[in-house]
Amino acid sequence: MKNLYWFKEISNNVRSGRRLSLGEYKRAVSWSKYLISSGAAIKGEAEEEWSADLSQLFIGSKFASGRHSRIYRGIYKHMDVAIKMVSQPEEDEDLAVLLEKQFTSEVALLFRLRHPNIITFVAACKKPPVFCIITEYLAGGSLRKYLIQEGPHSVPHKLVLKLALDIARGMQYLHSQGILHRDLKSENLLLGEDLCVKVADFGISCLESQTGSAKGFTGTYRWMAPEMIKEKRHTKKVDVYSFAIVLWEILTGLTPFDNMTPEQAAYAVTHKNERPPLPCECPRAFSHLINRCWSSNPDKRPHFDEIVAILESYSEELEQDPEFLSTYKPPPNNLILRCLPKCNTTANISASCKP
Ligand SMILES: Nc1ncnc2c1ncn2[C@@H]1O[C@H](COP(=O)(O)OP(=O)(O)OP(=O)(O)O)[C@@H](O)[C@H]1O
Repeated sequence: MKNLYWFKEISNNVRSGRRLSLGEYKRAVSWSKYLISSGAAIKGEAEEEWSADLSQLFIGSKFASGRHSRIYRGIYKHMDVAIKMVSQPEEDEDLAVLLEKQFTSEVALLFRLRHPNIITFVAACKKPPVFCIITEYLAGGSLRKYLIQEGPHSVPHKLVLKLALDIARGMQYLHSQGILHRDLKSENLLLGEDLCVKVADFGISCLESQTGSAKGFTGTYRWMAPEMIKEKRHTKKVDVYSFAIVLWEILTGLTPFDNMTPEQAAYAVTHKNERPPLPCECPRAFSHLINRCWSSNPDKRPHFDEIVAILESYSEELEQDPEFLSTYKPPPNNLILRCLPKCNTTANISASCKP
């Protein structure tokens, strides 16, 4: 509480331009000292460009945590921000190396991304043992939290479509930049104003050119494509599989495979080709898309260009006909295949591949 009070005070002062009292100043300085402590910065390619000016950073209360991080609210250069502090475990050297690698890669990727459906990177600080990433603060929290609040089967279909389109557009952009997310799940999707979804948490993302086998991965089994669980070579299509699971989550408000442990879910997906059950009342337009996206053969899964085009056409149709999602009839497979080679751009797909 004290921390929150201090944070509010500081943020008001920063906004109004009032000078800090001695007590406030000492606390703010002590945070900066902590961040600047022990060890010189490790120089990266564009470090000057992304390196945070710590004199402009005010850290408030902790509001969330990840497996190896704590997330604080803060103010940076008059902006509401979230500060992800990644702690370096002293007792586990391998984990420390892995976390540092993830941090460096997350910053390098986030730094080059700019899209309304991708979390906006602000700055970062890499001064061992403290690593932090500063991003815009998204007041709506995670999509997971939202779905739990709303309860099972309660998101209206029009909203399902809007949320799905936001995610698909963010992922289309990410893939157009040659980046695989590899940990797409409702917990890593954050909600901004007007329930705008933004893709976040690029800790295990990588460039398409750098994907090897998925050996040693710490992604989440319930959302993970079978080829990734099997530690095989993988492509952008692993994100398409995870997108199908997220779409299923939005439609049902449930956790995938919640009657199984993550390991049992991984076994069921890879050895029995199981998927979470689609409810009978699931509109065909969604079930058809989900079934394509979580196909066990990655080549049969559509690209995000096509997914965005399909969802955009659903939106248009829904405007004309409120029953569209349920009365929808999937096009014959050969129609999709014939149409695809012509679809170089999203605009083309929208125009020519209406399902
Ligand atoms: N910019 C932000 N605005 C609002 N909430 C955020 C923001 N960043 C993170 N969070 C919250 O913190 C949680 C954890 O963040 P994030 O997934 O980035 O951490 P992580 O250490 O990578 O977690 P994990 O390793 O467990 O996936 C998110 O699910 C979300 O609830």
